[in-house]
Amino acid sequence: MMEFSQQVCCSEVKVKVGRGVVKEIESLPGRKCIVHPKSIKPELKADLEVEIEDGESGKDIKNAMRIVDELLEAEFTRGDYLVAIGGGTVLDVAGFSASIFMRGLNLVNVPTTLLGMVDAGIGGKTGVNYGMAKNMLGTFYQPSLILEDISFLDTLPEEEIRKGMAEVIKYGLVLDKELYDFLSLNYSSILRKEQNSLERVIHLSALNKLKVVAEDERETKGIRVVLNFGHTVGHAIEAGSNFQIPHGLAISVGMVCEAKIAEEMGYAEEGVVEDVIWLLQLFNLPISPDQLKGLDKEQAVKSLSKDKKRRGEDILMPFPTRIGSWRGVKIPLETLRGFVVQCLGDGT
Ligand SMILES: NC(=O)c1ccc[n+]([C@@H]2O[C@H](COP(=O)([O-])OP(=O)(O)OC[C@H]3O[C@@H](n4cnc5c(N)ncnc54)[C@H](O)[C@@H]3O)[C@@H](O)[C@H]2O)c1
Ligand SMILES: O=C(O)C(=O)C[C@@H](O)[C@H](O)[C@H](O)COP(=O)(O)O
Ligand SMILES: [Zn+2]
Repeated sequence: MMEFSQQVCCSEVKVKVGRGVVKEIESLPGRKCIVHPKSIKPELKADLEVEIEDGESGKDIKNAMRIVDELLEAEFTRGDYLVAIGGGTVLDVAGFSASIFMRGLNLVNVPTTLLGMVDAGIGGKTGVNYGMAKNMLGTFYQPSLILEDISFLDTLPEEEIRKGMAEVIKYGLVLDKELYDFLSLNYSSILRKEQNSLERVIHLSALNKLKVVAEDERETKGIRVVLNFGHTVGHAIEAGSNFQIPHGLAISVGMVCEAKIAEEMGYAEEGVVEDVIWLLQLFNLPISPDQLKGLDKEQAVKSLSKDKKRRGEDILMPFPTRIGSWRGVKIPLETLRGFVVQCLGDGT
């Protein structure tokens, strides 16, 4: 078992990685409400259990309010715990409920997908989709404990491992060249779910993400935006498919598009796009919108203006400069639109 912690503003975030760490829930003080999807039945004692729909359609304000209602009904207090167990969608909606109930009760995240373990469970962004846009309602609210229990991955299909790897590749491309190299050399053992490789991937991802979050928890200093690389186009792709295209696949294509824009605008060194494509392909991830089913490109382009990095007519884009490095560039939304039309229209 591996254990580390990070101070984020006013709270300490503890992370435990290993097989069986989910058992730690039993020693939490206070009452516990476990929120989980139907497919994951935790064999853990709890004072309250709330089963919610997972997937993108579960990231809905009605589900968030249902959790709140159950907490109210069971007379939970701020000293009690909400334990969110599930993939990224469950963690996002349950975290949102935890943050608004009495202005916040203790939150413990137990991700059960790789994407949840490397990204969604960490960093305190919570939210639900609203108005045909991703994560439109949400809060920044840190879990006090993140239990990364590798044993959940035993049942996770390879397809879901690959989606999670898209976020890991993101860290390698813009933050961590050593991680990029590690992924290039170890892709087959990762996809075979070898425990040491998975633990390394989860550990390095958590360290990379928490370091950024500690510097700019609320995305106000132009630092946390780096975690959004690939997401301007990725979220547009998700919206343009009525949220049928999964997040990991959408941001995979999004990273290729945004790297191309960075290269065309002269911010990225020549060759970066090939390096992005090469690593994504090793993990059998899509690199072109033509590999995604059910995308309405016009709808996708229309939704670009809902990106949370937009300020007035400009949008702050985190662009890769070379592998492992990045810079923030403010570009007019109109310019971005032109590039995205080209990228979604032409494939790669
Ligand atoms: N808050 C953040 O910082 C953050 C970061 C990245 C992504 N996200 C969000 O996370 C969501 C994507 O998360 P996701 O990819 O985990 O999707 P998900 O929650 O829909 O889970 C994917 C699938 O895996 C299944 N599943 C979950 N655990 C399983 C297990 N142990 N074994 C077998 N099947 C299992 C689920 O039932 C679902 O079908 C998106 O909504 C994205 O916006 C949030
Ligand atoms: O933690 C962050 O910051 C991220 O941007 C991580 C992303 O991978 C994640 O998909 C996040 O939910 C996107 O947030 P949004 O602010 O663009 O809605
Ligand atoms: Zn993401």
